[in-house]
Amino acid sequence: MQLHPTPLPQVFRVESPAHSDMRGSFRRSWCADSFAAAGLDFVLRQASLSTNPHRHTLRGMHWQAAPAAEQKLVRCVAGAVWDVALDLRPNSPTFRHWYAEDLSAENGRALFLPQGVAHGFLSLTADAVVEYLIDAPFTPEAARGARWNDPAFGIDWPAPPALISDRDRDWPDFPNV
Ligand SMILES: Cc1cn([C@H]2C[C@H](O)[C@@H](COP(=O)(O)OP(=O)(O)O[C@H]3O[C@H](C)C(=O)[C@H](O)[C@H]3O)O2)c(=O)[nH]c1=O
Repeated sequence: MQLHPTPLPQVFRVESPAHSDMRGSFRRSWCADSFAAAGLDFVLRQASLSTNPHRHTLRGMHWQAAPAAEQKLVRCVAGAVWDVALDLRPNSPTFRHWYAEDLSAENGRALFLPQGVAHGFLSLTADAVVEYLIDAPFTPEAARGARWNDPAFGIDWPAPPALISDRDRDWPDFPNV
């Protein structure tokens, strides 16, 4: 696996080549050695799948508050999503900046998000499935969110959501600190 820096410190685009033959393909989806070589301390605690039957489903922007903060490796294992990392680390030089990548089953690309970086995605196809590898147990009371169209961030989504939860639609404006 190759970890490539992005404009957001410690957010990495993760590429893993597919080995294809007439049967199909084989592609690494996790490699402790690659992450250790990049200086990342990432110990898997939970893995989850998010299924999204409808195109233009939007989930996010979500993060877990300390001490339940998460690092997560996100990949699309069916269909395609427009995946967004949003830097909410107050001391980061890119505080409130966002970065997006097209993740798809076809390109096998993943995004690594450190603690303090919110995550969200817009599905670009029907039946998009997103896989999460996360280094913390799920703590419901630590769940936090910000609105996808909050002017504090100016996330340039490829399309508005056709489907979004009430909770995600109604997150308050991000504090103007
Ligand atoms: C996140 C999570 C949820 N759940 C349960 C709680 C609810 O009963 C149900 C759906 O949860 P929620 O509506 O929070 O799911 P999403 O809106 O897809 O949330 C996720 O989507 C954004 C984009 C993320 O990056 C996070 O991983 C996560 O916040 O699954 C669990 O049991 N474990 C979990 O780790």
